[in-house]
Amino acid sequence: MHLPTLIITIIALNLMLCGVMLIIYQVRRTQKSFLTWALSCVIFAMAIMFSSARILVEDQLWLTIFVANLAFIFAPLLALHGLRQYQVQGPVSLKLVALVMSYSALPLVYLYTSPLHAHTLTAVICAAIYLFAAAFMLTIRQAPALSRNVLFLLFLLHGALMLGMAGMLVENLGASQFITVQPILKLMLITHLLLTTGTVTLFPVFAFAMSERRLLELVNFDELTRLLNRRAFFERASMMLAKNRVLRRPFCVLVVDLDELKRINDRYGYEAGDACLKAVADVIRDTIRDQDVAARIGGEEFAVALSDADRNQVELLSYRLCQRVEQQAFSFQGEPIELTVSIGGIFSIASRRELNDLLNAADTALNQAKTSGRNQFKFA
Ligand SMILES: Nc1nc2c(ncn2[C@@H]2O[C@H](COP(=O)(O)OP(=O)(O)OP(=O)(O)O)[C@@H](O)[C@H]2O)c(=O)[nH]1
Repeated sequence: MHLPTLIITIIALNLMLCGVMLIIYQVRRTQKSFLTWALSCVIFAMAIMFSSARILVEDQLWLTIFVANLAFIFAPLLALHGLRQYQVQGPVSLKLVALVMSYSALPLVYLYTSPLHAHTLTAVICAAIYLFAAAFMLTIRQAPALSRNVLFLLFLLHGALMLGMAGMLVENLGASQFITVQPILKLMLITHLLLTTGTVTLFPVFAFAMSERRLLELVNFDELTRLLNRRAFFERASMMLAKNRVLRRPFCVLVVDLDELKRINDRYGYEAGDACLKAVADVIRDTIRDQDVAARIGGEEFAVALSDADRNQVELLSYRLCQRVEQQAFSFQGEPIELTVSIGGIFSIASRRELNDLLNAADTALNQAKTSGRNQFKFA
């Protein structure tokens, strides 16, 4: 493609992307990142316009070199700031942006009459920003792996490209017509423009993938214990039950209840009670097998659905659960608290009983365990 046509296309694309970000921001007013990314697109388009204006206004170096280079640095900085805003989900300090901009502006003021030096400095600063952004992507642990890794690779590639560009510019510091002398530099410049536009295009995808994951967590998981919630338990355990029924495999449900939570709450406070529930959830998580499904289905009540386990295995697991909860040295704010659980369970092989029905039967067995003195398990 002819270079001027490509440049006009990239400017148009960035302005369109800015429009898309603004539309998303209209819908999601709480997400300031989209506004920041919109601004980043406009600044990038402006940077291209100003630097291309050199063909028309040769003597306006303060605009075509100084302002253009500052804008080339400002655009990726804003993009990175938007990513930080998205991750933190709240106000993010503009210190980093202000710092990089002021440290870039000072030398660029001296260098703007010497375009090659100014471009080299800009390329080095941009390389640092992209490499920093790549490292930053690795810290966003809660992001879905695919979109995070793609953005990481793009930033890394971009950082390497800018370093390569800086290297080539340094080699040409003596030449006056470097652009025409070095077609490879032109290619690098085009790749830079395309990479920037491509990366920003991915931001909304990345943002929505992260929101989707967060929403799924809220819908399926219990905030306090990080186990599944009641709704997700019914969904997954019902599927497990239906599959086991078809395959005529044993299916078992356990209801695990923390003993005397009311007394703990009354004596040590509600926060201590919460910590006890978390401790029991951790024991459950560490004791069950990978294929089992555990959830917090009520205030102090947990449920475990076990697939393909015989009665001996389930009794051993129930015994271990009681033993591990009782034997863990649990304390809250230095105060030791004795914890025990009672367990009710029921087996089912190829029976037509629904999950709710099985849970009710397990609950009846749990009541027997409670009335028989707690810290034990009973089966229906
Ligand atoms: N800390 C805390 N307490 C909770 C939570 N959900 C329910 N509870 C409390 O759990 C207590 C349950 O009381 P009960 O049903 O009498 O049961 P219990 O005191 O555990 O006694 P048993 O089950 O008979 O051993 C109530 O005091 C609830 O307020 C929670 O999320 N956190």
